[in-house]
Amino acid sequence: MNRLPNIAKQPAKPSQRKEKAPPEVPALITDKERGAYYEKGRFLGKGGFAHCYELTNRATREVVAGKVVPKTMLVKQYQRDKMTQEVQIHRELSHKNIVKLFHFFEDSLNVYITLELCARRSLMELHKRRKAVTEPEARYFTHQVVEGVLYLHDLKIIHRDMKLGNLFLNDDLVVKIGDFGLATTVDGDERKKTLCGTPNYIAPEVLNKMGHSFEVDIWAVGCILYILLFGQPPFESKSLEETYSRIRHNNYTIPSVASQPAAALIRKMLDPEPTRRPTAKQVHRDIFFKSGFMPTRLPVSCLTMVPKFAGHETSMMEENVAPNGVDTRGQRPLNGRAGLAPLPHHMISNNVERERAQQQAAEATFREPEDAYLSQLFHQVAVLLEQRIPGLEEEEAALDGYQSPECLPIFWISKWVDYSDKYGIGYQLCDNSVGVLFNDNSRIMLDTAGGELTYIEKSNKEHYFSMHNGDIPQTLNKKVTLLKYFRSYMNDHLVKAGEGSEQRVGDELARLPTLRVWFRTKSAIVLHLSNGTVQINFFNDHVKMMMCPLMQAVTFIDQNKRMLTYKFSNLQRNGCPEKFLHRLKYAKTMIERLMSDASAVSHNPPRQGEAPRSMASARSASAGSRGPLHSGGQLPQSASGSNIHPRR
Ligand SMILES: Nc1ncnc2c1ncn2[C@@H]1O[C@H](COP(=O)(O)OP(=O)(O)OP(=O)(O)O)[C@@H](O)[C@H]1O
Repeated sequence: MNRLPNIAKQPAKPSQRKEKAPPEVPALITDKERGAYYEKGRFLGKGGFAHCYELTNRATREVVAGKVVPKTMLVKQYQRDKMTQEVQIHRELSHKNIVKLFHFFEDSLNVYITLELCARRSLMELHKRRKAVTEPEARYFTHQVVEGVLYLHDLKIIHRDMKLGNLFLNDDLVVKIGDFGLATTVDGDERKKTLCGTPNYIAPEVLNKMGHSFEVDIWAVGCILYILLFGQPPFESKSLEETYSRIRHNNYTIPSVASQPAAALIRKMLDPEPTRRPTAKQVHRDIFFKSGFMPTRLPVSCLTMVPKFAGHETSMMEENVAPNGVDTRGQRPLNGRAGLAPLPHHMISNNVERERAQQQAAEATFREPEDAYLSQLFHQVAVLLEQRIPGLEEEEAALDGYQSPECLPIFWISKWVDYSDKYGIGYQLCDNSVGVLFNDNSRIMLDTAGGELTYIEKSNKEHYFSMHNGDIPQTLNKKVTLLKYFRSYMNDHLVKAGEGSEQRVGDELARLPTLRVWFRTKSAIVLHLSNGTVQINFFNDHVKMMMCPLMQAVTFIDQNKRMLTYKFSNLQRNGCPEKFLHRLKYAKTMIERLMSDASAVSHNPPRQGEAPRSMASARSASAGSRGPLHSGGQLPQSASGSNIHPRR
């Protein structure tokens, strides 16, 4: 375990307000000119200037993103000019890969800009959760970015601040270029001399003040493709000075794992000589985008889990297949697709591509730490608790300014049923997919639409089946039946969830996070998902907490069902209400226990039919409770949870 810095504890003091006060925003915002009214909804995030909220048009019920800039932030002429310039360029644009700017208006307090809602945040959050993505995903995202840039450059507009955080994602994971704060238009061969503000992926000609033009966006796209493929920026270093020096000397290396077309395109875009860089049109036509599989659509799960791409017909080891007590001898071997599921034929052109995509996804999965980030999370929470954390009033902590809603987990457990007395624990994720962690430590998962089944052996080997093809092996029958039983139980007995929704293109690529380890204590159930999220549901007051080591953040769902998301660093800086602080202390102990339970399971796997230690401890903690699926489903209070349907 990592050693912690030895920082003396000091008593926490009530805080002075640390965050800039959020703008005063009326609950009903009026656009007088158009006679439109918007209801203020959930807080989406804040930038240097703006706070952003979901706004619902009262007449049409259309939901948009509303950027709110208080007039107090626009007192200086240059501030007003910047905003006018941004809006003037942005409002004229109309393209599927550009955030649509609808309207621009003001009231006595604020200036408002209504924008196309990008509810899945930006490629920055994807990067934090996933680090390097697979090449098909990088192709998918970059191709859309380039389509947007091509459109802008055709209109003689340079964006000048292309970065992951300005590449927004809508619910269908379509990329939308946003934030035109540094954008400018170009006349003929004009080379721009000045640039207010520092673009993130700054090109050498900007650093050297040599005059710049469209090529700076291509340079930035080169940086973006590099980060997507290799998980870090090409010129990153410990200091800004060193980074600038590396940019000036074109000092970067392309990891050997890169495919030849990917490496070649990056080299072309990161050419130190701007005139040698390809134009947006040339990038758009580059062989990289045709050299392998490019999905037409990606599932939401790829924001946190590496997708599955290609297929292999393999058989599963029989000893790992059967539910407890079922004799597998004499039954036909499983013909699941181990590792990666097949693609529809229209999506792949040959086996080599499929093999490459599969190989890459398998390697990415392999690189995930064996403990699914538990020790990282433990370290983060321990470091936080070692520091002096100022106190903060609960109501103040609920103010938007303290929140980081972009760190909200993509998945959490919304319902669970503990039937570990006999079979295991069943659970539903917030997207209505369902899973079971069986007592033999195998796992099964069915997606929201009920079409894609994943079976994970206790050795972690994954197999994928379609519920519609009739290819589910007999040896899995009992587990599939139990899964369906759990599913209908959760739908019938706990807060009603919608029926399975339509299967969408791209969903066949989804790999959902699964429950990895769990236990119950007298006061809470503790659940660890394979994507690193640790969730604790407290029984007495129904408060829930979800901690994410990759976003380094915690979300509390309080008694009023409010979702409150804090970065650990912000809790340390701004303070933490006592009510949450003592839960973080409890969480630290629970994470430690998850670590020891998980290692007990993996180092000393249970024999067939024997509960792993984590399960055994769960059972002893809930001693006396009967299995919830037992005799008609009479459910003891503590054995299930219909948890999370929060107000957001
Ligand atoms: N179209 C949108 N849909 C959903 N959320 C959005 C949208 N635009 C912005 N946001 C959210 O609002 C936050 C603030 O927006 P943005 O970063 O554009 O503000 P800003 O003050 O102009 O930023 P900057 O400091 O980068 O200039 C973003 O981090 C993002 O989480």
